[in-house]
Amino acid sequence: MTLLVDAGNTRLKWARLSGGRLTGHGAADCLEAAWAQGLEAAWSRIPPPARVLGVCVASQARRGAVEAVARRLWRRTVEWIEPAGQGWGVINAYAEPALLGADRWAALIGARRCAPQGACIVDAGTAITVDGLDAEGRHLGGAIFPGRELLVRTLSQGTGRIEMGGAFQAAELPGRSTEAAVYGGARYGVAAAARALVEQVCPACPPAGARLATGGGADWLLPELPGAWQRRPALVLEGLAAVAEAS
Ligand SMILES: Nc1ncnc2c1ncn2[C@@H]1O[C@H](COP(=O)(O)OP(=O)(O)O)[C@@H](O)[C@H]1O
Ligand SMILES: CC(C)(COP(=O)(O)O)[C@@H](O)C(=O)NCCC(=O)O
Ligand SMILES: [K+]
Repeated sequence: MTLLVDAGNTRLKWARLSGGRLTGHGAADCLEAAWAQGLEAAWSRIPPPARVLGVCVASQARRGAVEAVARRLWRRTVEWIEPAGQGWGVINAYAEPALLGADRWAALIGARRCAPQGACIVDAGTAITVDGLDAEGRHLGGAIFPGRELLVRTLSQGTGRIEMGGAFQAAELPGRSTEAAVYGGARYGVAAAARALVEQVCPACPPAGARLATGGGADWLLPELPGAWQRRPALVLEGLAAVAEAS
């Protein structure tokens, strides 16, 4: 069994790969202080994997904490996948391929496998990313925009008079309090921005291409986007599964 890990900036997701199937999906909220202890407790209940394969776009400290858990529990080294110029049927659009987010790279590999006709991919995570992929596996490039929660944190940290804490709240506009104005602004602003990104990137994708949506924010974002989207909650892990099976 191979343990696949997607370490994002908000949550760490994992699943077990055996016999070509993904099972035992789990997630840890890395914004919580004791997330690493929680991860160790969750991972201590799964059978020891032969390999641990992952992508990480979070800090070096978080990457190190994941490595420490795998080492302590199973004496395993985590194999972190980094984007290359090309691989697993995908050609990276970046002039400096290593600078593409490793989670975006894995999602493109996952999309290549489930949508050989090409795809437009939305990942609604900490950031919202939109990427295009053509029928030859060429990555067409993409867009990056702050997600809802990140936008609220940014407003809170970058201003003197806005203090926001706690979970994101649904709010209507016009808002009659700072909280309502900020939550409503983030909700409608991010939705409008995501629509604009999709409208820019999708026309560059093959007309018959799939529209694939992933990320923890997909449930709220999808109804805001034009067109019919296929939910692939584990698209990054699907890409990692393709890598694991081929190496
Ligand atoms: N239980 C949860 N904990 C944290 N975020 C959640 C949860 N459920 C949904 N979300 C949403 O998912 C987003 C994180 O999605 P995810 O794809 O895991 O991001 P990342 O890969 O950047 O860590 C959050 O910004 C939030 O909108
Ligand atoms: C764009 C991202 C911040 C998305 O991260 P996430 O929301 O999944 O935590 C991440 O893929 C990243 O740091 N990318 C590097 C920059 C780039 O892709 O060009
Ligand atoms: K992500």
